[in-house]
Amino acid sequence: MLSNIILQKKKEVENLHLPEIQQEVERKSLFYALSNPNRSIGLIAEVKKASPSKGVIRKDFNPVRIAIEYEETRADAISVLTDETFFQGSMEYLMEIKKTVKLPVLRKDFIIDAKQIAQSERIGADAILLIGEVLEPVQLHEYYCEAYERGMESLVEVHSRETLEQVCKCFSPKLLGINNRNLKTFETAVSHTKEIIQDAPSESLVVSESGIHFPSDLEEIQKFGARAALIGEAFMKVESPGKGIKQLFGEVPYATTTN
Ligand SMILES: O=P(O)(O)OC[C@@H](O)[C@@H](O)c1c[nH]c2ccccc12
Repeated sequence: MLSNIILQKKKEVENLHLPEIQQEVERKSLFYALSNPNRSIGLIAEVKKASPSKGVIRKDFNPVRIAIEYEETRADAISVLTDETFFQGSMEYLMEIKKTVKLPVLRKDFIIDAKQIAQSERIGADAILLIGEVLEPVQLHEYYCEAYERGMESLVEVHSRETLEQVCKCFSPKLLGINNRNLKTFETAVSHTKEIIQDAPSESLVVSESGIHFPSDLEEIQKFGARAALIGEAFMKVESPGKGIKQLFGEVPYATTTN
């Protein structure tokens, strides 16, 4: 699946035209937000309509409304899928959300070309995702620096210990995402975080990503040493995503909030 996505991305990048520079936006630091979280663990709440493994997750999808709810419910940052083909996301969503909320906004896409970094800057992203399984370490580090020069941070995502080892031979990312999804089977297990975090550089702030559905998952990843969680589906499935946050953090019981 990942190789299909990358093939499609290559086609898209060939036809990429940079959008006009938007009104200057004020960049927010994702690292700062996650270092000073509103709860005992940092939260990046994701705006996600669909995924290749689940299809459409949320039919009634109003991205700006969802982002406002996330902000009102004190998420620390917002992730916005901008990939159209596989996740039904859009750069427009990110632009609108960035104009509306004050939280740092992460652009969630498959970055394979420097043009996409310039594009991310122009649409107003505060941070971008760089995937260890997609980019060679040297290239990844180049993009990491390029993003930084353009005023954006990078969340460096890995799916395995092997990838983390390769990346760390090159540099230590400030923000390290450990994806709990197995790239081959598409299954998620928070135990991935436990396994991979052992090799994480001590200076990296670790974000546990994907498959976090219950308060017990949150407790576990925290116990493993993750300092933030990236969560989409669990919130998208609840009629009010803000209530989804409260449920997951045990601030309201599940029974009263499900429809
Ligand atoms: O919806 P979930 O299982 O809570 O996962 C969110 C996020 O981790 C996931 O969307 C994701 C992680 N890395 C990615 C890379 C590309 C697209 C999507 C992703």
